Amino acid sequence: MIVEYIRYRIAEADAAAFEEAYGRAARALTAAPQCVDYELTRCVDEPGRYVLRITWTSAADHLEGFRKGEHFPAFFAEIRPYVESIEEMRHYGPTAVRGRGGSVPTLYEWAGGSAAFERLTETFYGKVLKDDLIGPLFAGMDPGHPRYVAMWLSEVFGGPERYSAERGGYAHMVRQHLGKAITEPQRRRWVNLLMDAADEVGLPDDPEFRAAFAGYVEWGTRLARGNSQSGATPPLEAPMPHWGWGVAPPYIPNS
Ligand code: HEM
Repeated sequence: MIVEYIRYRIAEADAAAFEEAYGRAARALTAAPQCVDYELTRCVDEPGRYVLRITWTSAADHLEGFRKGEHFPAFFAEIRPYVESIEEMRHYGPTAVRGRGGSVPTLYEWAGGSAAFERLTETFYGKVLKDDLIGPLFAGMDPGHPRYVAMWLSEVFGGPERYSAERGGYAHMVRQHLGKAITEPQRRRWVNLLMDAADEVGLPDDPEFRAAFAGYVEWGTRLARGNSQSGATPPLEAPMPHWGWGVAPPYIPNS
């Protein structure tokens, strides 16, 4: 692989048109089999400077494959007006100096974001509705329920705070369980079906993710069961829970 850096200096008045042109040109990069990935960044300290980074499968694939290939004409048509503004355009190869920083992805990111939780809850509630033990509890379920629970899980695992903003947050969720008199066998069935769904939709199955995921599910379902008993008065103004990796963050090899 080889990285091409193209440095531009663009007048403030042309910046918006430049970004739009690259937005269109990028479709050709997305389609090109020689392109691994690309990113256009704008200098924060000097907004007139831009750097486009394109990773190619090789320099030859870029120069021979892409430049002489079917996608180049559409790409070049968009960026032609900015060729004069290029300050540097070169290929760079890797050196031995490379590594990862210490940042740890959230469980939400690791799982695959909102789309992954939506796939999970769609499959899960499909199973729930057919289940003899807990299906009846959900007989009058709001059709949006799988999506709302995906929003809830996304937020708990470090994703966007959409359940709080759009669905009434913690208090609304707790109220939904009041009086449902969930039994232990029902709680356990809920857990089992969720884990089956996690396997079915391909949530990450590394030990660290599944341990953290199962930890939250145990905690949450036990609270839901407790809150659902007759006479329970759970606090409604408690904060939204946020779940992390706990003692076992993911192992990310440094390569
Ligand atoms: C980690 C555990 C759990 C989570 C995260 C969770 C999440 C939620 C959320 C977010 C809602 C409200 C959705 C909305 O905004 O309308 C809800 C409602 C509900 N939950 Fe749970 N829940 C859990 C455990 C359980 C268990 C163990 C049961 C029963 C076995 C259960 C039964 C219900 C029912 C029946 C509703 C009302 C559904 C409807 O009629 O629309 N929940 N849950």
